Amino acid sequence: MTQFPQSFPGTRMRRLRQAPWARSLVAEHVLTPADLVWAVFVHDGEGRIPVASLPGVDRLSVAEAALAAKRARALGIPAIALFPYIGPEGKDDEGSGALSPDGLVPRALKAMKDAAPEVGLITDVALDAYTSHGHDGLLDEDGTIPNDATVERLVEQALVHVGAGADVVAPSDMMDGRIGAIRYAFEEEGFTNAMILAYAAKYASGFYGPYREAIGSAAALKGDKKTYQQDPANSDEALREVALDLADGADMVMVKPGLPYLDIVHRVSTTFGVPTLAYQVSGEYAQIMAAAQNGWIDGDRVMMETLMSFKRAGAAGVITYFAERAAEKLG
Ligand SMILES: NCc1[nH]cc(CCC(=O)O)c1CC(=O)O
Ligand SMILES: [Mg+2]
Repeated sequence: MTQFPQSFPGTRMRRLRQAPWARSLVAEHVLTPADLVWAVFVHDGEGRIPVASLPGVDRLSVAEAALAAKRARALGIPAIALFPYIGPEGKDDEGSGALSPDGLVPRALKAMKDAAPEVGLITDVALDAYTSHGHDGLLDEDGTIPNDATVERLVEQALVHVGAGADVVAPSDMMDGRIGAIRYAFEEEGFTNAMILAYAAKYASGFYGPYREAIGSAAALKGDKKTYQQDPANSDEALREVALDLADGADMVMVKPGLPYLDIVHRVSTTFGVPTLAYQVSGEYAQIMAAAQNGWIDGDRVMMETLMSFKRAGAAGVITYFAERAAEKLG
């Protein structure tokens, strides 16, 4: 005897969607300002300088960065990730500006800590803003990026950052072994509470385009970063990268870019159960803003939808250029 399906009409999925109160009662995930890390560019001049390819994003002077820290505190944004714009005069082959204790980043860190000590400060550990060739490491004459010599530099850079007040260093360079080397140096130097957020799974991506304009490395970059950043074809490889960085002393891991790599965010967070952050990178922001400016999508709505998607995928937090705007809306 054939039977009618048992589920309908007993089960009508739409019942729970009929009113805002019901939808909010059964919502599986929430997004709050506490999920956001605000990505901020700093420059060594006065005032704010717009970044053309990132509408609504400015490079901030040190004084403006201090105000941004207060703004983050007021909005309930827990942390700011700092990225420096370094002009051609501040770059050299070895990226030596990255090691200067009174460089732009250390000065910004001090000003921001003074202004709002409650806000976590995260720094980018990599040489690309400071090298005349735009690579995250040193560059040998034959065109290779030497791993171990680069790691020595990164350790020094990380020590400069924590010495100036960084709470978290975030190595974004994808050299092998740098997490362990930095962790060892931190223990040796007494920075036992300094956190490391490893850009563990970072892909060689076209979505970094606007960022390279913002930090002034686009014109400088010679070649590409495919010998150190991951191939977008790979997923298992990300789990190996994460496992290594955790074993070496990372406190949190990052997946980058964000939205095109939500599968990686999900695999990493479910496999390891460690705080996994996603970076909604510059090209993702630019895509949304460009479409919104053309009136093709509702920018604020898509912003919120993408940020919620990261939570749904298992991210503990999202580094995003939308942080201030999203936190304002979340109120
Ligand atoms: N140290 C490199 C770094 N740190 C953050 C970003 C990109 C962030 C973005 O696109 O928003 C990059 C770019 C790169 O690897 O070339
Ligand atoms: Mg690695």
